Amino acid sequence: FTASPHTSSSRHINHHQLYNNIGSGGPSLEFLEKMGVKEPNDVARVRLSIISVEEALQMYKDAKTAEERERLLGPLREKMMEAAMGTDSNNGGASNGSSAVVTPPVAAAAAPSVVADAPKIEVKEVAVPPPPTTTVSAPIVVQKVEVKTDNNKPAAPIPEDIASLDDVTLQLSTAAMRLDAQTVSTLLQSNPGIHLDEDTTNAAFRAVVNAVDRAEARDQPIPPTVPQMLHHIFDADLQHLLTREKITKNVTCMMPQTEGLTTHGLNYVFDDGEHKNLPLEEGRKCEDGNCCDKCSRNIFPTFAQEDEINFDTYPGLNTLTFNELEKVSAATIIQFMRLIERVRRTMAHEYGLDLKTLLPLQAYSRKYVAGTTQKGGGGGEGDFVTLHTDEATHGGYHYSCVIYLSTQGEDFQGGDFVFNDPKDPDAPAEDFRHMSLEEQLRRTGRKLTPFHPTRGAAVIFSSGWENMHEVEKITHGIRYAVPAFFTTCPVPEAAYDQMVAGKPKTDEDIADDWLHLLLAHRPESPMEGAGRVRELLMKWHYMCTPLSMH
Ligand SMILES: O=C(O)CCC(=O)C(=O)O
Ligand SMILES: [Fe+2]
Repeated sequence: FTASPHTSSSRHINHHQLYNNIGSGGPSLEFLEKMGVKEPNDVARVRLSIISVEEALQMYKDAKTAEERERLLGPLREKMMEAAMGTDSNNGGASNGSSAVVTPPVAAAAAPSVVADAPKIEVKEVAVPPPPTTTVSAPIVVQKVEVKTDNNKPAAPIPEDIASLDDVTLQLSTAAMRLDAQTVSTLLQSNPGIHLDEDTTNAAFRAVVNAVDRAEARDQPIPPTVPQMLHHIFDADLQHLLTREKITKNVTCMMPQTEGLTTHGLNYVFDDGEHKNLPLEEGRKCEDGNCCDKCSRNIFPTFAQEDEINFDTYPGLNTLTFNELEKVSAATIIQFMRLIERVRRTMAHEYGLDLKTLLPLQAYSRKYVAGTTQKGGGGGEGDFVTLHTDEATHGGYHYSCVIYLSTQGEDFQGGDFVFNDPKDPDAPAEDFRHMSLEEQLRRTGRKLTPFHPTRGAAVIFSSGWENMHEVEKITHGIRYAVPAFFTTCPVPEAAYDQMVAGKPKTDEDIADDWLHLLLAHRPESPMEGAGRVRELLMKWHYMCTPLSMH
């Protein structure tokens, strides 16, 4: 980007790799014929790539019943995706006849260094609506459509072939699959309440990443459509999460006894062994914050889908810290933001908080390695985390989350996340005698509730003394997790006044914050980095929501 001359090309990820999990497999026509399938039905035909996107679209439009349309929608999307990715077997693959060499559209959108290396594919010219960045095909005929947007700006026209689809939902998914960010954004802005299913949301997300990569390749600012689309994606993400499994346990909020603090002094903060003996009383401490008086533990077995935390698609997701973003791809950074924003919205929903009152104070990827000792404080490697309370670690931590990027039993052994509570006096005694003395001390008088981490799962809980927890020793392998801590302490207004650019006032300002605080890839000193991260966290809500919510 203009503000940040690239000093390294390593951030430019190979977009073939980035998107290589997308597209459809499915049996070939020959295979079906061998299996005795003479006349594949319409759905199979669309899926099988034996027809062009146009034909598939026509078939969808011609469908007589809603059910038929419904059945055709999935394969049609795949087909469009193939076309957009340049993997459509009608376009690519071995062909004879007149052919043109084009760079696959997605790679063309990446930085020049990547384009130069990108493998060229032979493409037979067929009548297929061009994916957005292909250079050879006929231009899309543009039809002027009057669309009102939120902020009364003239909306960009919608290409005719998409506008001709009678169903806005289909228009949207079509545009998203084609990575046509402009049309996606226009449709979203003009249909604010539209439901985005998971496939369309993910396609829209890829369109966002593509738009950011293109802006960078062209040294242009990030277009305001990028955050606008992200805001819709964040809304949709929460709606999708709310339909998935959640295991909740409500617990009584606890805080250190005011009396107890003097007898125990501040020792409990520093003496890990004493932590569980700290006298507590009911209620929330939440100093200077606006916590609610509900405390709980929530487990989301599928907080993120597998392909959202794929380290090939999002290189560096498992080692990301906001302080070192220079060499991290835009895809990874935005995906990380997306996950943390999903946590923030989930917490606001769970605890009935006004979204603007909840901000992240810390979020980073943490690596645990069997057989290592933690270096330094906080996020250094190590093979366990001692019993602690997040709010005792930092008074500003009011709500906590851990997203897991590794699976116990596959990627590592041991490493349970354990809630550690006083034992119920009526519970039967347990026999710990076969355990080490250390383990006996740990368990005596306590009730342990372990969670076995799996990729994509998350635990979300109030950060107070009701939720003391620890991470058991990782005995083998590497365990990646993303802890994130949120505060309800308001940011002093003066802090914004001191920023070079204060609170964003326009959609362009929001896009500029995304660029300068996250995506600029400029080299910076640790001091500069720390300042940027502070500003990022303070402006989080303003970046992740539309102006109407500020
Ligand atoms: O990695 C985990 O499971 C928990 C980490 C944790 O408790 C923390 O970072 O405060
Ligand atoms: Fe913790």
